[in-house]
Amino acid sequence: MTDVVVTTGLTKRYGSVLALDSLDLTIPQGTVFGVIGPNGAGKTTLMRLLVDVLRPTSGSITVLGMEPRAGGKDLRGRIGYLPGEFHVEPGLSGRAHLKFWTSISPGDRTQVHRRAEAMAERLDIPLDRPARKLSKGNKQKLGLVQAFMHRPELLILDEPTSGLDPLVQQTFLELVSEARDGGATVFLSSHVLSEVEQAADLAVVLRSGSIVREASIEGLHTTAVRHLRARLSDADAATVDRRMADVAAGLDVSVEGEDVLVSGLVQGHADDLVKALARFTVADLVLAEPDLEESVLAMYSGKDVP
Ligand SMILES: Nc1ncnc2c1ncn2[C@@H]1O[C@H](COP(=O)(O)OP(=O)(O)OP(=O)(O)O)[C@@H](O)[C@H]1O
Repeated sequence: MTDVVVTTGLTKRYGSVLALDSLDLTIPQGTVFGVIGPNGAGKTTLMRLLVDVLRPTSGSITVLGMEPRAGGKDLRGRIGYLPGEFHVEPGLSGRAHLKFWTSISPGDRTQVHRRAEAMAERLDIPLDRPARKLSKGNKQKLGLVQAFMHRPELLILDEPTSGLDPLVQQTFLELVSEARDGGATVFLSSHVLSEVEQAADLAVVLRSGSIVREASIEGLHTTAVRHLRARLSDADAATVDRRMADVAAGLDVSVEGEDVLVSGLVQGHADDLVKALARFTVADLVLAEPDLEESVLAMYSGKDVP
């Protein structure tokens, strides 16, 4: 499988602000690749560098086998880019926007235009209103049409579902799947974890310009945290405390009536934990589904989950 995006030691400074810190990133062809990160993590900067809106301070970038600064119009035509702040011309209608984007599209323009109109209908965009009268969501939908309409090989989508209602978000997920099924690679950013979780095959977590985690969505689940709550009978708290400390740090052990309660957050596979608990009589056990949100929040903040 070829890689559609490769960055090596990619660094971007804005004066004294280090927005990206020597980033090594590889996006394989045909994947939906998500970047998750809090505000200011460097997601927008990364995307702008890939489409040559910004130039790196140091390091290298290859997009579809070319350097963005050398790729010019040809490379731009192979990419669909939805910027975080999508600009529309206030006085132009949606229909006029579609016409204009078609006129600068590569490929068969009749087909591109037909696809754009079909997408606008599917997304229910009022095409005859001037853009200044469109809601934020409808402007964002126009942005999606603009990114997808020429069937690019690579889609770079910065916070694509911002302002979209849940129904349209669902349509967006379908569009992403269809693009991938057609062979495209999709790179999307979000600070909403569930969105990346639903759309992406692979994801990186970005914090302060560095990748703190790179994994398949499934992999993120494996290392995600779970809430443990166990009630042990015929046990003595000091022994439980000692035994549990071998398998998970930071658990809370307390006495309630005749029983010992063990509770707290645990990370990773459950096997060691369950075997440690099984040394006692387990009256009750709750090991809640991995909570990816909490896991990723811990990564954002730089705190380790016990
Ligand atoms: N033009 C600029 N001049 C100075 N600093 C900037 C500029 N653009 C971004 N930054 C800084 O670079 C860092 C990364 O910003 P960036 O917009 O890439 O993050 P982000 O992950 O996209 O955040 P958000 O989710 O808020 O859009 C932040 O500290 C930001 O303040």
